[in-house]
Amino acid sequence: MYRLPDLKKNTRINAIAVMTSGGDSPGMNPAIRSVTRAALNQGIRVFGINRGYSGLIIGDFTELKSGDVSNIVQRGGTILKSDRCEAFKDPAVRHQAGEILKEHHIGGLIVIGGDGSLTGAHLLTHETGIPVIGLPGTIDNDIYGTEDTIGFDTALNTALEAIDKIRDTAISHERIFLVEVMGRNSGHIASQVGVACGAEMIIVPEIDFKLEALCFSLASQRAEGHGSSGIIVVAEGPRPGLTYRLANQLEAQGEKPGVCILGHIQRGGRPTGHDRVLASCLGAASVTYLLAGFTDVMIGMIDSKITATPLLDIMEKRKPLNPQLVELAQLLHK
Ligand SMILES: Nc1ncnc2c1ncn2[C@@H]1O[C@H](COP(=O)(O)OP(=O)(O)OP(=O)(O)O)[C@@H](O)[C@H]1O
Ligand SMILES: O=P(O)(O)OC[C@H]1O[C@](O)(CO)[C@@H](O)[C@@H]1O
Ligand SMILES: [Mg+2]
Repeated sequence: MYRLPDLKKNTRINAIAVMTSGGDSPGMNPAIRSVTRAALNQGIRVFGINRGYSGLIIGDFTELKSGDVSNIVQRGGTILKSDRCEAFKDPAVRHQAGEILKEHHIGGLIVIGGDGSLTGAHLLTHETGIPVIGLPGTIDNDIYGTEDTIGFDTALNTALEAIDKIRDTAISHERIFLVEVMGRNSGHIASQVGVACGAEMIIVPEIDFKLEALCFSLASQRAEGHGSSGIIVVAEGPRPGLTYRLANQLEAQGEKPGVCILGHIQRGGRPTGHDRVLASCLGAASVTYLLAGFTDVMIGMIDSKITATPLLDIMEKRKPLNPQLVELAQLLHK
């Protein structure tokens, strides 16, 4: 049961802005819809900022009415577009962004994005005094202060759909496949995808991995008559090319692995029901918190309860990976 916050309005905000930033994630649209309609229902004007911080620093705003967010709850991507904006790392540029928001009489900003976007959000409110609330929108699920990020569940299911198909080929041809999933420096996608697809092994940046162990595991699998097909889920990790390097090393050991890099397929598509509900709850809650006078926090969900975590914590604390999932996958495939 999701419980929404019961906070009283405590500000005189008349207009807010909302933007999406970083990699797009399925569920950003339901979040935009929820923010927009929750604010409009309270008589607050809403401005959509196009293309994340790139749009903010040039004042690329569009006023959103209720009809502008109709029929988007089921759509992947983001109607506001997204971007990575290097210039926003410059304090002078953030000062300019603050001035633009003030010129437009924006009383608060809601930033939907990943850890990088929320870092920018913290610096913006800290340096300019504009109230800012963050929402966790990224497929990577690498954000402290929320169990799931908006988009993670859809990415997980998209990856699974693809891997289930790859497994058909792996079984038919008795081959090992290395399947690379996204996640940047974290293995949250890989660990959950790995358990859910019945992977023979999961390789994540958080846990040391030895090629010899992988070769040994493949050899003993064969010796035990478990067949010679299998799926190894590899988190992309911080250095590009890991999966191909592993494949080359395995080939040198006499294996003939197939490689599949799932790539951006994981970022698109209709958000799952879980992501739509999460985005809708967090979107509405972010407006409640903003109007109640909160700033510099991210609204997340832990144990089905809405939480507000200081953005500074989001920047400084790393969400731990559950190593038991990686061990469980290895235990269950035997
Ligand atoms: N240290 C920082 N200072 C100011 N702004 C930042 C900082 N880090 C990131 N940003 C802003 O946030 C944008 C998005 O950051 P980043 O590319 O890390 O993606 P993200 O928000 O973590 O999302 P995802 O990981 O899902 O792609 C950056 O392009 C930049 O505009
Ligand atoms: O689409 P881009 O800019 O290459 O970014 C890819 C990165 O973005 C993400 O999809 C989301 O953060 C990561 O998993 C991946 O490393
Ligand atoms: Mg990120």
